[in-house]
Amino acid sequence: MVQNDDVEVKLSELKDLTLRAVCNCGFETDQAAIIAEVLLWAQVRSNSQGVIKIPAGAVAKASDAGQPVVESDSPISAHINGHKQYGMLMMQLATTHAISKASAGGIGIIGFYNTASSTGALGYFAEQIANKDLIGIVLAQSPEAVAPQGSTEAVFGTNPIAVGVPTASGAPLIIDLATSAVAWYDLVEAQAAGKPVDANVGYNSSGRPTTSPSAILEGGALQTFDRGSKGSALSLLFELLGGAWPGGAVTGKLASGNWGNLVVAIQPGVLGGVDAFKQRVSELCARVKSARPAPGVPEVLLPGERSSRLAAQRTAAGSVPISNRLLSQLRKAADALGTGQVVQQSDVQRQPGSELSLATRLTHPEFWNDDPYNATAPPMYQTSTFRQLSAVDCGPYDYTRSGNPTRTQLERQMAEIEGADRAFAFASGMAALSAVLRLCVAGDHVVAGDDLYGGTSRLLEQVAPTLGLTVSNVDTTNIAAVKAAIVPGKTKLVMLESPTNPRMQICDIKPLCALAREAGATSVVDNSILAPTFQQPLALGADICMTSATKFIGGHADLTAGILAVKGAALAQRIAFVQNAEGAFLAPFECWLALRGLQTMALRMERQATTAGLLAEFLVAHPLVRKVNFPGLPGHPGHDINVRQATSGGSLLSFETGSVEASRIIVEQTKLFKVTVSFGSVSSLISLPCYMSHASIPAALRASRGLPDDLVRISAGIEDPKDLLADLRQAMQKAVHATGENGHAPGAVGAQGTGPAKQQAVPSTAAVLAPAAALP
Ligand SMILES: N[C@@H](CCSC[C@H](N)C(=O)O)C(=O)O
Repeated sequence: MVQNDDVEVKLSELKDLTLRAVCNCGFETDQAAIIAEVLLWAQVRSNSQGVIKIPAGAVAKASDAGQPVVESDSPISAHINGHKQYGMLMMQLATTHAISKASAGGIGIIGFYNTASSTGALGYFAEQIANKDLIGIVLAQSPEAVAPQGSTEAVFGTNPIAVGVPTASGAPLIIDLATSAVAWYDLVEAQAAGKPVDANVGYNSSGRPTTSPSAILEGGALQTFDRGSKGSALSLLFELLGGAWPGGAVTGKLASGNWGNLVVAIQPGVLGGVDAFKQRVSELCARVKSARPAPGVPEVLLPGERSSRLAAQRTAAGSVPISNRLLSQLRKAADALGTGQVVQQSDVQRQPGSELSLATRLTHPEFWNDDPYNATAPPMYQTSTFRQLSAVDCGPYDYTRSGNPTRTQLERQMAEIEGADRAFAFASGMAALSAVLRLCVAGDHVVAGDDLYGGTSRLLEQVAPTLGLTVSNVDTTNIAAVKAAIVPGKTKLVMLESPTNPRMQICDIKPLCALAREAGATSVVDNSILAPTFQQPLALGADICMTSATKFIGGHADLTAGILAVKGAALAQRIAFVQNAEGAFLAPFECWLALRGLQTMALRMERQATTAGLLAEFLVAHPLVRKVNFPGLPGHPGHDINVRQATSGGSLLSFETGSVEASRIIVEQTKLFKVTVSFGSVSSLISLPCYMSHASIPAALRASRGLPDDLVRISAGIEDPKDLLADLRQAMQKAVHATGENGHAPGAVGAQGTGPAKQQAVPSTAAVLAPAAALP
């Protein structure tokens, strides 16, 4: 039936668009032909496994896909490691094998595992088997989506099963169903169309019934088709046969990327004659069709009959209805202008690394956007509550602490740019890190750096112990030191910064996160200094990336916010719980500011990084400067690692003069550099960390960690660099006049470095000014 938004499109055009769009997803033409056929088989039947999978990002070649390997083979079976090959291609391979084994030996059982992508409409494969006069049974495991009876938490996949049976009357009988109340892509379609689903279909993330597809998709759960014990039992059975048997993961399916699939083909002749069986099937079907219809029912239909009639009609007419929105997304995807994702939730595969660069994606965010007016800027939902659909159905949102559409937009965009499964917006960077600390329980141990932001240090020194946690601070530039600090079974969190704040040391993120993973600890990287523009810790193996959005994301010193980008559905669910339960979420207006800031982030950061390079070169050459900490300088000890894991040294730098007095004069005498904490603003900033951002670390601890009181930190802004250089030069000149070139009053003794040697460690001199008392 043609719905309001539907348009008729010629089948030939749809085929062409689908094929081109699938090719643009990274597949060879012959592979794309198979995938397009599977999608179109579903599309002409109005089956939800159709072309919507393209803009939803479920048609994607995994970057780590290898060749499938038959690990064991017998005349009647084959067990295949899919090596992350695309699901529909694997399913076709298994179907072909199953047919040939069953044709030769009566039965073919093909199981494959280690794939994590869509297998498409299973009926398509069951039909192929049945068309060869064989009985086909096809099962596919999928990530956690359906709650077992008595629970509201997703455990089972939607567990589709298709059975194809040959008949004497021509077309085979195809039974294709899922054990969930509705198929996953019915939810995706409903969400894209802004429509509710029926009541009793699913739960939101708090376990409350909802008719909102978004609420179910985002951390909620579907019910089984019967909402009862039989559906739950069948889900378990199909999960065991289709997933566990061929070697798929049974828990943590989404995170593991290992889903199992099963294809069985059986010659009916093994239990008597094929023709006699087909005859009996046709007789039974005829009997079903002739059963007395219930009042108001014009015709008793066999399973699959409605959809195969639709397919026949549409094929004869040469056209098919499709929603206007989906058609335009498909056209974009076919023209490789971007995939216009309908949704970006963890269970749907995203396009890996869209062809568009980050700067372009930031300016053209693919907002999840049901805005009826096509607003160019994201609408802001400045509301604390949402009217409920009914007293027992809160819909996608009920209370802004639990969720708000403006926050959803920000969190989705952050997840997309960080390559995360989900992202969460908090009221500040510290609120975000506190939520991470909540992943630990009393008795757990945390490993963190020994040069880290003052607020983080305070959290670990003064808050973590009240939660019963112990903390080891080690030099995270030293992999062996981190390894030695990890206590297997006890260390649950490894917290890194790279560059570190404020000494700009570089940690080798990849091996450090691997160490954490081996020890069963969660790794979190504070990426505030480079932000996703220059560094993406999740791609380096981190479990969580924290970015203080107060800095480069906001970019204008008018926003306080923190983002957690998280890998893995289970971890994301724990963070989602803490965000809601403890309430340190980011308010709508702040989310809106972050969304605005993101659009110009890449441009600002590129300019700021260039300027920081010029400032660093100037400082290295200045006689008053003893050491410059800037990873963009080739002489920086972590330069090579930074080049490997990031695309820039960023725009934050620090330097030592050896004299607190000289440093203070520099800071206070600049005119264009604002004396403030924080960084990443359009305006250049200058500070004395030991008296400002890091004053909460006790002086003795700072000294033991090698954080000198004379350290000056600069955040380069977007001003004309020549004005900034002139301003810094005049301020430094004043410091020279007041203290002499060695940073001390004439006659005082002080060491000086020159050139690249200044990028090496030099011990700090005693403070001339008394450091500020540590803030509580
Ligand atoms: N008084 C504040 C200091 C905030 S410092 C902010 C920023 N992360 C930076 O590094 O400059 C406090 O005590 O937290």
